[in-house]
Amino acid sequence: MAGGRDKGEILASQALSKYILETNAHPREHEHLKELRQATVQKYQILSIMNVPADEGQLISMMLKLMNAKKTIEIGVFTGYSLLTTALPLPVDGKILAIDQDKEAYEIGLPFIRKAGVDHKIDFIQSDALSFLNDLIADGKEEGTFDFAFVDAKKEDYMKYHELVLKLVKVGGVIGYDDTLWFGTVALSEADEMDDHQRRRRAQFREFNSFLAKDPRIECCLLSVGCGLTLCRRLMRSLLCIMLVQSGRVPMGNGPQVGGFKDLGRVIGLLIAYQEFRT
Ligand SMILES: C[S@@+](CC[C@H](N)C(=O)[O-])C[C@H]1O[C@@H](n2cnc3c(N)ncnc32)[C@H](O)[C@@H]1O
Repeated sequence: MAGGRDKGEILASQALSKYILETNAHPREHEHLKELRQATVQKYQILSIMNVPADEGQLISMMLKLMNAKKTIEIGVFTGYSLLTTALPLPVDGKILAIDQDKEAYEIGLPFIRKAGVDHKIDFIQSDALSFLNDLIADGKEEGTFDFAFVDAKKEDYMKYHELVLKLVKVGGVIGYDDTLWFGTVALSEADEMDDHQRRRRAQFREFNSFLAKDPRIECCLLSVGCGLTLCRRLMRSLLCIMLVQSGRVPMGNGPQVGGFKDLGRVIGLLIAYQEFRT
């Protein structure tokens, strides 16, 4: 079911998952999101699990409102559940750049996006995501201009998307990476039974999650909603600060932790890091 729990099964109890959806997410779901979800099921049956579930959508929607987000980019649209979820809370003059190589799937959701009266906020680009992002950055006009980026396209390319999208979101802006717990497989061991596809994805997401956890350019959290959602907030970091964090001379974290420094270089590093962690 699109927007249903089949996508993730992250929570150990299916009954609890069902309870969350039935008690809160589905009753509160916007009527056109519900229709889009149902149209996706009708057209794509099992593939409809590609959409984010309704509770993940609620989280994204609330976050966008709290951030006063106005300009966003979405990489991987499918029928547009997460796109409509994003378009609804943006202001009337909000803008979303939405990229997917598959226009046919987008057109399944488009009538519901139009009914919701938010299609004017969306600029859909049919393209391979990586080549489009590279061109966008080469153009130079859009760097550091997006409040939010939602990444849900080719899983093998997440690491490459990260480097590009980090340039596109503004300092303080947020990037959401979908599916980062990959059906819970990230917690399985090598010896556990999995098909080749799951094994490959498990390895990719384990590598990606470990990378993000150490990336000094962002503050991030990995949430067990849907199939896993990682939210990253871009920090203002100088090259010097990044080098100091990577060399272990200043601590990683969401705020400075003073202590244990021995030399002037470290004191200066801590002062720079302190200023930058506050951004
Ligand atoms: C999981 S679905 C996106 C679902 C959507 N975010 C939602 O929650 O409703 C992934 C989408 O990424 C698109 N995609 C996969 N690889 C891509 C690529 N290299 N470039 C552009 N789009 C790609 C697929 O066509 C598919 O529509």
